[in-house]
Amino acid sequence: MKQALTIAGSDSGGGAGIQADLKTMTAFGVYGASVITAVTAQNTLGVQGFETMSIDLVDKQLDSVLSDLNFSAAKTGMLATSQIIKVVAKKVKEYQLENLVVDPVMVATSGDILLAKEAIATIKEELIPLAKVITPNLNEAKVLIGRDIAEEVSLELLASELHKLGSEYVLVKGGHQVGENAIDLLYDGVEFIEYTSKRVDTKDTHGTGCTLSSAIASNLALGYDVKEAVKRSKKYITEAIKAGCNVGNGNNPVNHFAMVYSFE
Ligand SMILES: Nc1ncnc2c1ncn2[C@@H]1O[C@H](COP(=O)(O)OP(=O)(O)O)[C@@H](O)[C@H]1O
Ligand SMILES: Cc1ncc(COP(=O)(O)O)c(N)n1
Repeated sequence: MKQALTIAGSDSGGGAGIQADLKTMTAFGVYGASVITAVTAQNTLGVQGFETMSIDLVDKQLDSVLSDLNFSAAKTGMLATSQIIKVVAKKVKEYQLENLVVDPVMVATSGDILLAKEAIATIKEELIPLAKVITPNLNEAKVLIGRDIAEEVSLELLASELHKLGSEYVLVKGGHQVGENAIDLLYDGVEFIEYTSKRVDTKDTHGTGCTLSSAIASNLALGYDVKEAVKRSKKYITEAIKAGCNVGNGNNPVNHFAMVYSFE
């Protein structure tokens, strides 16, 4: 069985973070393992608090899984602090982890901050250069290249500036743009490829970013190339958003098994 690793934070509400990642990997028939960086007290209404794991425990979790399991891909989500990013980067190099998808999680859908400000430089310098693909949303893309959040910048410009940070591919997600379509743009330094779906008219998008990046890691683990992995993942996230899970009182999570049920 193909194996993938998520290195991310726990969402007690079950819609984002580690929980979304493992559900996504399972939906694709990939064996998912997890290294937990932080535990959030979270639901569909927001993040009520979080604590980070000790550096020693993050280090130990990484050694435990990387010395035993055989990962064909991995993803990072909430990394919270500079020190955690440094440990993760060190282990990625030490174990030569391939097909690394870096989702530079900074803020939850609810607006709560999940990454310390000083850690932005660390993620740029130490982790992004090791990535096969990075998957920032619009705001994360602007923050990473030092632009003002309020500034209008095209997806092409964001992708080409981000590519200079050293990942092999950049996928800028346009979920937060306005318009009838949700457009994501992939760039490998040579060609731009758009992935377009009809925008679903919903506020229930908790976990979309986590789910998309895990889907990409799962498909890379299955042996698809990046373009095909993104295509399959875009289809998966669109169906997951359309189906939704009506479980909470805020921004509800996506339905990770929408496509799996339709196989019946
Ligand atoms: N309302 C929507 N309808 C369809 N697709 C969406 C919608 N919102 C987000 N997406 C898609 O979900 C994925 C996650 O994007 P985005 O919401 O921008 O990231 P994040 O969750 O990191 O903020 C992207 O593929 C994006 O195009
Ligand atoms: C532990 C954790 N990690 C990441 C997110 C981002 O969620 P989203 O996918 O909605 O951007 C979150 N809300 N909680």
